[in-house]
Amino acid sequence: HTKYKNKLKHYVFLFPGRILCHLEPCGAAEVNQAVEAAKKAFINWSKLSGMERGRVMIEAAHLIEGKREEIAEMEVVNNGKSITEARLDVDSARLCIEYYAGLASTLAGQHVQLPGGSFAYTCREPLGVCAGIGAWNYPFQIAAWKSAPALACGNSMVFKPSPVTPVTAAMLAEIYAKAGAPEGLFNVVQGGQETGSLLCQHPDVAKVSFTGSVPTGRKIMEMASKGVKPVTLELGGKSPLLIFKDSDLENAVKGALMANFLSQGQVCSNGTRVFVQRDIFPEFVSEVVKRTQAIEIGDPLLESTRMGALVSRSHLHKVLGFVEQAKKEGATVLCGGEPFVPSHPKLRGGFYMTPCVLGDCRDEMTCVKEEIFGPVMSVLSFETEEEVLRRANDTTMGLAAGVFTRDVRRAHRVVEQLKAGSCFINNYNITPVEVPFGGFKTSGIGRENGQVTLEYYTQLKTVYVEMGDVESLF
Ligand SMILES: NC(=O)c1ccc[n+]([C@@H]2O[C@H](COP(=O)([O-])OP(=O)(O)OC[C@H]3O[C@@H](n4cnc5c(N)ncnc54)[C@H](O)[C@@H]3O)[C@@H](O)[C@H]2O)c1
Ligand SMILES: C[N+](C)(C)CCCC=O
Repeated sequence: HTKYKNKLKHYVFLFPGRILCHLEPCGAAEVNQAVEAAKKAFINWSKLSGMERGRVMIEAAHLIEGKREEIAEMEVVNNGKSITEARLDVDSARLCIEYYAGLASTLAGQHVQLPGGSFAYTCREPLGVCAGIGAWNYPFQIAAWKSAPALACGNSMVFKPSPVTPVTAAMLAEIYAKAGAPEGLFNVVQGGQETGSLLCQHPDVAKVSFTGSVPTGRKIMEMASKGVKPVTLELGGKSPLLIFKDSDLENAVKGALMANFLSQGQVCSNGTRVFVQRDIFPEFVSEVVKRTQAIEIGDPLLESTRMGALVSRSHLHKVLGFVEQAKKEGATVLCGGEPFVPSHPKLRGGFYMTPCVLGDCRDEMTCVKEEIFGPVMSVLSFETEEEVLRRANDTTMGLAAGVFTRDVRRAHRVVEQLKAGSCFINNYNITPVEVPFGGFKTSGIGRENGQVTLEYYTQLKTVYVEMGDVESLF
């Protein structure tokens, strides 16, 4: 704690209910300083070959591997999630850096033959200083998912983590520096919305990649539009999971739990509207409730713990408020939805709750319409494929969607009609770094991960080459 206290100064955050460190929000002077450092680093970094940039990134990935446990433990303290999940987040961050290290040398353009021996070629050039702004649910992973493609393409980055979870992005900065990245290539500024706004509006920031809520995403886009800057927006969701009667029930139940309870339910892509075909509804619900009640809650640093603490007191109250609202609107709490006080005295101030399954839900209820961002699953029954597709798509958001069925033709037919950017067949919340991730509708613009993201961190230059004489009309 002392180490980070000295480094990061005065911003306050809590775990479990205690102050961990104080950090000072960065103002205009610090943001300018970070952007200036990134501008300097960009000059040489952008001139390196992809292979050379890839080498530094591979070294960063090795360092992450060596510090896996240290980073994961710090992420637990930072965020409250279980150590088991934090390790997987660190692995995803490392794999992402490794993956883009490999892709760095594949950046290439096209050669276009034209009449008279003339030709044109295209090349992908980096954008410059990119700003990354992160949410608090996957702090280390988000910093890696943004920085890896940005750096691979020859950009530099100023990253602002959420003020609620400021620590592990700073660890990533230390790792890049140790791996041989030039000074200022990846900078971390601390603070909340004011610091974020300063970054978005900075004239020397060429692009903003944002992960967070839909309302903040709108503001980010508005600010970026003033400078005509491209944005990547990874926003919220209220995703549907469709379970047909011919599903493998065991897998469908496991899928529903994976779709709702990772990271204490604080996952953008969560499939929180679980539509179950009427014939298997009672059996499915009884199994889901039984397994939800068996989820071990408590000290997130223990190996046996499967659910840690929510991120803050105010967020816990917000999530419990959604459960209360659901009850008022006629939903039945089938399990959970209560504050949870672990037996160990050191955890008493933590922000724990029991994971919740809501029954008797209707499509118009708040719990079915709004993103709760906590461990609350709403189960709904349906009769026909046509009906469930209409209801599943009846949302302004479109981040993810899932379908469980043994009928391969139904699976593809259904997915084809789902209005969501990231779809899963017979699983849920699986996000390999090789695969693009992102949303339709208000859930966002652009993608993270996969080859396509190279396009979001570069701009295309076209060069026409005349091999004859100029034929002037004048
Ligand atoms: N699609 C995805 O990949 C993805 C991933 C994780 C989280 N999320 C979404 O994030 C939300 C939860 O995260 P959150 O509460 O941290 O979101 P948030 O929108 O409140 O904040 C996100 C980040 O934006 C910063 N910010 C806030 N106002 C700003 C402003 N006016 N200008 C610039 N920066 C500003 C915050 O300090 C924070 O760093 C959920 O809606 C969740 O679905 C989406
Ligand atoms: C790795 N998960 C669990 C799919 C999370 C992706 C990032 C969204 O919050």
